[in-house]
Amino acid sequence: MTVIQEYSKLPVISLRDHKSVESLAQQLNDVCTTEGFMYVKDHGIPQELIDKAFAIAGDYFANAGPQDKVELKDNIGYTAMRKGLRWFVLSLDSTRGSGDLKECFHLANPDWLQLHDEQMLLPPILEPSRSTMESFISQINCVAHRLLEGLSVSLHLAPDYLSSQHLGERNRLRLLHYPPASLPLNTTEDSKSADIRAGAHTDYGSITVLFQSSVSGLQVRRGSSWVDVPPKPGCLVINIGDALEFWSGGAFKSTLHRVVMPRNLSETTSRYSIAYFLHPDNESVLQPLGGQINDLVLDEILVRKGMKAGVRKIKGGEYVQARLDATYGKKE
Ligand SMILES: O=C(O)CCC(=O)C(=O)O
Ligand SMILES: [Fe+2]
Repeated sequence: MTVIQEYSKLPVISLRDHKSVESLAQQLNDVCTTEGFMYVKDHGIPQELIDKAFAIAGDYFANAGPQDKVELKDNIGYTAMRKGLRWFVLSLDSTRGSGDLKECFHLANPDWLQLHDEQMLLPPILEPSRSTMESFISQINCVAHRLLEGLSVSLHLAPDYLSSQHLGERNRLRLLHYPPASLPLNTTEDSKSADIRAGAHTDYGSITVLFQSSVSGLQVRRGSSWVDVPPKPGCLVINIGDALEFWSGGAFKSTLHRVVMPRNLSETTSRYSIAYFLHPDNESVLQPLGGQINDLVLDEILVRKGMKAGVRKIKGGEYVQARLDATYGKKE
């Protein structure tokens, strides 16, 4: 039986404490080779901007009309809850996201689009919030690139190595809404762990930057336990994704996480979160870096993620697509 820890012992990294990239690299290395998940404080993104982004997301999910709830292009736009699939999918494989009790809206990365003289596509309801969302994403990019510098150095690479492979064409900002849910009638351990707002999964990209509003529910896997990661004032949650796990030769861990159903009255309201997925660029080349490559470890990771054993070099775009195909089934 799995044990649920009621408190979080996730490491907290301050971006202000580090006077040199080497000292940041050391701390990131300690966390990413073990937990793969951390809180980050003193990140420099103004709380006022974060609050505005949550207000925009709240307004979107409350008031979007049919013209706003559309898929625009390349996974940008609205994804509805798939109620009909829920029990079917859960009973098969809880690592598949399509049965989750959540709805999402994905935005592109304006920094990348500006480099190519393009504008972010938005539905009518989000158009008045364009400049706020653009500056929010740009600020997240700054934090993400600071972390990439530290991660590059911790892999004994030049500080800009990873940044130069993450100009951000595939990055997505995901606004998430988990609708209100009642407390389960049957609160046995089994039903609690099966009944999820977001099924256990790992993220596909390099790093994920997560903002949580006030409602808890996020948990990360540690051994055979689930550890709560409640919202912490002033902190972001950062985790390593599958692409960087592969790229680091398995040194950095892409850890399972999930969002559980309400366990107390305060968790029964809508839950909002915002995740920014930093993906390797399409043409970047993922080739296990760092110390010695352990073929057994790498193949075990690849197979566990639904990919072919033996892959040692793959383009960023192909990697992310292969993970999507392994999770949601290949599109014919
Ligand atoms: O909503 C959360 O706190 C986590 C969301 C998440 O893990 C994801 O969208 O990949
Ligand atoms: Fe995730």
